[in-house]
Amino acid sequence: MGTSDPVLRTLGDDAEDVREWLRAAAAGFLQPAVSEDELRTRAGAVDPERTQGAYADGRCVATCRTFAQRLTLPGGRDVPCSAVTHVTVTATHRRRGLMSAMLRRALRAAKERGEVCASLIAAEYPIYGRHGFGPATRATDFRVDLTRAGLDRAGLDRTRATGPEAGHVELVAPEELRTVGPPLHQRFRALPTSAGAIDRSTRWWLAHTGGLRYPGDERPDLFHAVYRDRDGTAQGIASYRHDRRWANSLPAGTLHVDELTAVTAEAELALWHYLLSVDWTVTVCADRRAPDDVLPLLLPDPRAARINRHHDLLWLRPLDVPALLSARDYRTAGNLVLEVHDEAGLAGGRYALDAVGAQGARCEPTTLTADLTLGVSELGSLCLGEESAGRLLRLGRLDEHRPGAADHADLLLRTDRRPWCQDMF
Ligand SMILES: CC(=O)SCCNC(=O)CCNC(=O)[C@H](O)C(C)(C)COP(=O)(O)OP(=O)(O)OC[C@H]1O[C@@H](n2cnc3c(N)ncnc32)[C@H](O)[C@@H]1OP(=O)(O)O
Repeated sequence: MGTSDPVLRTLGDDAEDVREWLRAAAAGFLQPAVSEDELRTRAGAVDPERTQGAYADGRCVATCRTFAQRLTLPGGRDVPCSAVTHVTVTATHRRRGLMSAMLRRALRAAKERGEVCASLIAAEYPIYGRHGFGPATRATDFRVDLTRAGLDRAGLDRTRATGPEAGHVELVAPEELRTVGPPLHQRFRALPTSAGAIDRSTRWWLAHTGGLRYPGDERPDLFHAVYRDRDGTAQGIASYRHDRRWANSLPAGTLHVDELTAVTAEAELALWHYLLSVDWTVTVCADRRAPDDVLPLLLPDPRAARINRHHDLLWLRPLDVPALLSARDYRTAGNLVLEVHDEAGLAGGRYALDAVGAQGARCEPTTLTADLTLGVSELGSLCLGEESAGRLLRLGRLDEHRPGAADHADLLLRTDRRPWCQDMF
């Protein structure tokens, strides 16, 4: 164990500084050695100004970085968000408050930059609540047993339809997906029902299509399918891999859906029917789908879509409550006064929300009496519509000062389609 107290600082422009930081981040994620190749590849993602390290005895022992992200809110508008990632503390320096100190600095910097909230994907559930993050989207991992599901004749016939009225699924090369994918995903993120979606960088598309490989990353190449409507416009994309086993081998053939993004219901159904009817396949695994994905109900026997895992995915930490709540749409018109507690002193205060339904809302500081008092992490869980204020009330995690206020909050905040984020970062 080192002798000096670790000192926190932001990275400099020196390339060796970044490399030492990357080595520490790898060690924190339990990877003992990093090749020169990997250091070079990963360095491209690091913005030194948004990257912190803690240094003891000349070595980096703790890491944390953020990057600028766009987060879609209910209604389809997006807000600037600070995505927190690579939070690690080397095993020799844990439980001394280093992570907490780095997060405090990262959140303060995000607030100063005008980022409306911070986001992350939590390695362990108990870590981030105390820093004001709450689980804001959930995801479901499905495993479809095709022998049980049976054949959905009508669906398959629609998928196979030909002629001037019919759209079609085509397989495209990775290079073509790099052209078709980004504008399609932009359209998807702008849909009123896409709350929880986050933007994808050029780097994301390159990594997804095999154009950027991290050494040691043995992810197999993917097939990429595009659904085009009868005018030839791309309306959906799906990427998948197959283990190339036959249906009668043991274990039998499995298709893994890496992603499926569609901007029309027609494209969504057509892509699912395509994926469910690839030869040799007995099992289709689809991870990180929306909890209310149509997949089970597409099957003649919906119970054939077993839920392997249902888990929290994107965690949010409000930083600017008025900006966050006035950028989203609401299910109906109504008023609500929220007293938000934030021990870090970043987002606390009393706010009056004046929602005008699907036309957005006003939200500003107020001296009116509060309807509900809640912590900032509870607001993180409620702000996209995933969590229910009624449930948090039953748990004693928010206080109601007017009978029915939690119900009213649910009427305003919850969404017809559940918020969903399918991307890891
Ligand atoms: C967004 C992301 O990057 S997710 C990835 C998170 N990183 C990892 O999982 C890598 C492996 N783990 C680690 O590197 C470290 O253990 C970290 C980063 C999780 C925590 O770092 P530390 O410096 O030990 O945290 P710190 O000392 O600030 O802990 C603050 C509190 O959180 C609690 N805490 C920290 N980690 C955990 C955990 N994994 N599970 C439960 N509680 C935790 C601590 O017990 C502490 O509580 P206390 O003050 O009441 O004792």
